[in-house]
Amino acid sequence: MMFNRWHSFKKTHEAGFRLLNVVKQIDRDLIPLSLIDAILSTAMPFVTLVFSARIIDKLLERAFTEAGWFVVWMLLTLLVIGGISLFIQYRTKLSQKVLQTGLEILIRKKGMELEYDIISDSEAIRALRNAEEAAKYNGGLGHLVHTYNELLKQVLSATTAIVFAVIFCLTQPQTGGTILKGLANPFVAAVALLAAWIFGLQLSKNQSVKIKALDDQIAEKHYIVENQIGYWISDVLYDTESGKTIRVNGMEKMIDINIDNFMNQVLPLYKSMGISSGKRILSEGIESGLFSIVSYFFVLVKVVTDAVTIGAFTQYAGAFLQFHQASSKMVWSESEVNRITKNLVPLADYLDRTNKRYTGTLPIEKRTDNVYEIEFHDVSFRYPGSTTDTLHHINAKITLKNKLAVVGRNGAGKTTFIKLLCRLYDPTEGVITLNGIDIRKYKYDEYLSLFSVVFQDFYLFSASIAENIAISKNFDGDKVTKCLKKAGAFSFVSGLEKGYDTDIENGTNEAIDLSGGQGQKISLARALYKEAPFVILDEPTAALDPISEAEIYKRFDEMVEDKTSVYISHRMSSCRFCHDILVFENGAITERGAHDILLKHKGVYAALWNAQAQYYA
Ligand SMILES: Nc1ncnc2c1ncn2[C@@H]1O[C@H](COP(=O)(O)OP(=O)(O)OP(=O)(O)O)[C@@H](O)[C@H]1O
Repeated sequence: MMFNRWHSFKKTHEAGFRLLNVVKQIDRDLIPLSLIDAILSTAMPFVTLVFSARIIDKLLERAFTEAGWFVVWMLLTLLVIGGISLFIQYRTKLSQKVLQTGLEILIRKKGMELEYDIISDSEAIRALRNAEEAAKYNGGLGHLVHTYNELLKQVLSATTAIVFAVIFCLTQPQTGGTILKGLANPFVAAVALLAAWIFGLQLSKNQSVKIKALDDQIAEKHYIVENQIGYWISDVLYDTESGKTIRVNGMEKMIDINIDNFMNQVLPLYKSMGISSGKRILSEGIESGLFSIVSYFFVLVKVVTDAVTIGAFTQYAGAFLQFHQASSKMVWSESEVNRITKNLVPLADYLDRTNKRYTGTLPIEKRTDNVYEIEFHDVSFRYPGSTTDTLHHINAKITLKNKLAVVGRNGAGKTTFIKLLCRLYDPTEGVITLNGIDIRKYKYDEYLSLFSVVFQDFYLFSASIAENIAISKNFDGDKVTKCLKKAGAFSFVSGLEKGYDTDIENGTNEAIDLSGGQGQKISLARALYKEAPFVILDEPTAALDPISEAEIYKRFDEMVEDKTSVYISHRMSSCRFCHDILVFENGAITERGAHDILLKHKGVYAALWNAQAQYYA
């Protein structure tokens, strides 16, 4: 039992300290300031108690001048401590407010550093999202710092009060009869106070355990419900894309029902939250009353038996009160730290995740002649969590300056092949080499710099067209124009009032919302701007009208120049301008060669070609 409690205590604070470490990364000063605040705040009531005792004693002795000086010293000390403490509290409150934003930035930055397969692990992302939601519900890291600050104040306060209690218990009665003297005996007072404290603690602990369990349930339900409401209210209702689907399908009723449903779950939770806090206040009151009666009784006995002065009455009674308040709050703060850490620990887990694959150290040889060759050697691949391989024994060389087309039916594995090429994933079996060396041995960033990629689901950011192309605030305007021309986007961009400085979808009135085809052309220009030796185009013309598509085909040679290109498309006509064609079928390469040869072969390629050829006729 004792061991279990120790184990859970250790686990809670190990997690708590990991989270405080995250706080340190966001704001280095917050924890030291909270420490100073805890020490100063603890000192204040004890300073008052000690000075008050001296003042009362001096007043009783009618030594008014000395009493006056004690008052002056007390006020000065309180003024200095209080002033510093107020300043620190103001500063820590401000920091606690920005912690949430700091945390969100830290999480997003981590997301960018982590390997693609880690951030696309749906389990990890779900845990992270729940933790983020829990963080919002609990007040986040700011609340953790605050609770630790409270806990430290309570530990310091209780420890100081124990010192007072020991001194109090050790005082010896000077007068009184046998019973009074017996009651004022150091041992009797110590045992009675300890017994009252333990009894009270037990009483409040039982309440705390019940309330904590209730609070846990509420917290858990609350953030799950918040998450769901967040989905319907923000993700669905605020999204212009889903707005179309909602209207066309008349989904308003379904959304209303979902929102009502969630509200019905949330409101009873708030009610039970109110009841649980009420119970807590009541139990604390009973406990405090009990302990106060016992401690006042014994302090009175000590005063009556002349063990302590009358002035010391306030000092010791006050110290016991401090002890009692601190120890009962400590139970609460401890369980609160436990609750917060449990909810927030997935955040620390996520931030502690390290890359396992991006560990290569070899630099990429810089070559002006672009002599880079990539080869797949018996590569098989299975997606994490999947039970079957998506790619089977792929052997393929991507030769220098080759224009390679990759074709195949939906789900044949073409995009997966590109993902492996760009190291978004690593092969489950086999190796991929660059100029004969396993690509895992190269520095990841340098390896990636070899590729310009346009994925089917291209993404444009809320920034100007030029910044989207250069992926930088600093861009070469002439080069942007050249790439826009090559990608067939120049005419529409130059027609805009602000040209390539026009902002894309950033929520302001001046931003423009591009059509799918216009966006695709901008993403093509982006790939060209990078000037990497490999140009990978995954369905780059899917959103283009037939004329724009024909333009791209016509200028394909000019676009990719002397680079090596890999072109994935369902438009079979695009294979005509590629030297070499790879045909994927069920995750394997079943055919490879030039257009004419593959047509004669009468295999999958010929079938795909013929299926479209009838529309060209
Ligand atoms: N992240 C993933 N986890 C598990 N399976 C996946 C994942 N991504 C893709 N797949 C599966 O891998 C297979 C190959 O998909 P891939 O996207 O490579 O095909 P594709 O040939 O590019 O198809 P399309 O022509 O439709 O774009 C599909 O069965 C797909 O469902």
